[in-house]
Formats: sequence, C-alpha cells, structure tokens
Amino acid sequence: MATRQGGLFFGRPTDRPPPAGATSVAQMIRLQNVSKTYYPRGKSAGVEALKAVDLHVPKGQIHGVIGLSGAGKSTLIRCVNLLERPTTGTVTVDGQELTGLSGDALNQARHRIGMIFQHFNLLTSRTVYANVALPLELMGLKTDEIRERVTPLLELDRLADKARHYPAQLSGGQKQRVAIARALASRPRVLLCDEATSALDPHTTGAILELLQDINQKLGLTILLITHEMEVVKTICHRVSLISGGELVEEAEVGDFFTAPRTRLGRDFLNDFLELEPPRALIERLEEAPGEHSHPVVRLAFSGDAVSTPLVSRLARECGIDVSILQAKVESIQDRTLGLMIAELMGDAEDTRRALAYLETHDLQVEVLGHVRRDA
Ligand SMILES: Nc1ncnc2c1ncn2[C@@H]1O[C@H](COP(=O)(O)OP(=O)(O)OP(=O)(O)O)[C@@H](O)[C@H]1O
Repeated sequence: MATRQGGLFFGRPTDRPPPAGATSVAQMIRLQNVSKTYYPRGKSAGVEALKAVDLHVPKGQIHGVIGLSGAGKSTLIRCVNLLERPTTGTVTVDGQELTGLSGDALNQARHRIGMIFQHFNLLTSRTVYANVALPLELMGLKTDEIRERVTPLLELDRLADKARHYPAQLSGGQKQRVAIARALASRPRVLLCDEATSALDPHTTGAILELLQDINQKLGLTILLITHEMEVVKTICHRVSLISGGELVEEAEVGDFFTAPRTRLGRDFLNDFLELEPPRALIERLEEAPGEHSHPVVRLAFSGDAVSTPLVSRLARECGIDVSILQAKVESIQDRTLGLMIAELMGDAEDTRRALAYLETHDLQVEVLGHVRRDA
C-alpha cells in the first residue's frame, strides 16, 4: 500500500495544510482584481458576473465559495483554469500566471488543475478505466505508464471492481468518484469542484466529501469548491468566501463564519442552515422600535467557554429580568461548539438595556430581532 500511495503522491509533504499558527504560507491560487463581463448576443448591455475579485488560497487548503444562484460562483471557478477568460485581472496558480498564457503553454498549465462538475461529465461510451485514462492519453503517456497511474487511483476511489463498467451502470456517487479519479490522473496541484455534490443525496454527499477530505490530507492537494450548501462548507472547508452580485463580500475561517458572520447575507445563510427563526406568530408581532410595554427578542450565538457557562440564569439574576427561551440548539462546527438561542428578555427598559450590554460583554453575538408588546 505504501508504494501505491507513493505512486499517487504528487504533493510534497510541505504542501500539506500548514500547522496552526504558521505565518508565511505559499499561495496556490491567486486571483487579483478579476472581473468578468459577459456580452450576450443581441443585448446592448454587458452582464458583470465578477467585479474586482481578489482571492488567495494557500497550498493545501480547502477553500469554499458560497453564494446564491446567479451570484457568480461558476464564473469564478471557471476563471481559475481559464475556461472563462477574465475581462480584467490576473489568475496565478502554483506561481504561474495563467492569464499570460495561451495555446500549448496554457494546456500544459491546465494539467496541473483538475476539475469536477455537478453532472460528472463522463464519456458514456468509455469504461470507468478508459474515462480515468483519457487525460493521460491526451498527454501522450504510454499504455504502461497510464496503467501505473490509473490502477492506484481506482483503488483510492474504491472503484477497482468497477474498472470495466460503463457510466450508465454506476450510481451518482460512483460516477463522481470516477470523475475525481479522472481529475487526479494528471497529478494536479489544485482541484476545482463545481457544485460537486449538488446532484447527490445527503448520504452520498457525505461519502464524496469524505473522499475529497481524504485526498486533501493524503495528497496535500489544494481544493477550491463552489457550493450553495452550508453543509458542504461546514463539513470540509478550512476557509470560506461569500459571493454576492459578483463580489466577494465576506471571507473567514469556517469556525468564525459559522459563529459570527459579518454580513447580513452571511447571517441569512447561517439562519437558513440552522433553521433558527422565531415562531411565525411572534414574527408577525415584532416591532422594530422599542415601546413602553415591549420587550426585545434577541438571537444569541455563543461559542467556546460561553457554551458551558450558565449565562441565562446569571443574566436573569444579575440584571433582574426574566428570560423566555423561544428556541435553542447546539451545533458542532468542525472542532468548535456553537450555541444558538432565540429569547425574549422581559423586564423594564433599563433592565433589558443592561441585559443586552451584559450579553455583549460576555462574548455573545447578539442580534435584536425586534420588540414584542406585552400588554399584560
Ligand atoms: N455565458 C453567459 N452569458 C451571459 N451571461 C452569463 C453567462 N454565464 C453566466 N452569466 C450571468 O452571469 C451571472 C453569474 O452567473 P454564474 O453562473 O456565474 O452564477 P452562479 O452563482 O454560478 O449561479 P448558479 O448557482 O445558478 O449556477 C448571472 O447573472 C448569469 O446570468
């Protein structure tokens, strides 16, 4: 097994994810000031799909880009291997500026960038083995060399017994495994994943994400993925960027993004993912401004030590208010624990103001959702 892994190993040990606290890290992917404007035929105005995007992905990282439909995710990832040429800006992969290349030089550089797609893009008339071998045939490798590379890849992807099958005989998850093996055949330094699990059921999604994580760890491969699913980001990404209207509006470590997103859109993604909204009947009664007989309804997010601290009872005791918990849950986000709660803080105006200040000084993310009137 050691030899097989040796055969697969295309990242040097130094390419593996840097240890925590490492300061200077080589960049594997750099997009600088990248814009893309499409000019659809018959339309006078262009469509600005990307606007001055800067993105840096260090060697060995798994970086996710999340956004709503039409935000520019596909355009962004296709600009990395120049399937789409940026209108302005530069793309550099593994120290080589791709935007300065064309023809053969660009084709050579693309061998170092693998890509997988939502709908797998396998050739239906070729067997599993022949699909994985295809990029190597195109690179002009000899039959023996191709076998030496393809066989361990099929084993890595648990496809050895499917080598002679055709894509039509495979499940969605198996097809994506073939696509991953094919993408790895040219020993790339970077793997681009374009909504790679969006067509798969949750169980198969989990298995494919596990495989990608395994590949990242064993081979030191840098992965850039686009997705609209927080679950994907939560499960395997180290860092995440949020894209909206062609702009990267937020970037953070995954643990930070899930505990304290900085933008409204980030919070919307998180709330949708956590399914933590006040009851509908309460939403209808929420007023924006505080009133004489109303109480704040807050969404609290807390992580680290705050999760195990009895904050609610202390808050009630020290600020002299009552706390009505409307919803609460605890989530594990990679190595962190995140507590979430929607609560109504019941007391007079001065006490509830003190309570909000108390929460903020105890490192909780506090969002006042509105105020609800209690006429009793
Ligand atoms: N070839 C094209 N010609 C014209 N406009 C395009 C083209 N491709 C994409 N666009 C437009 O560019 C914008 C960004 O599209 P893109 O496909 O990159 O977004 P996305 O985030 O990947 O969306 P989705 O999740 O729905 O695939 C959209 O307004 C889209 O309509």
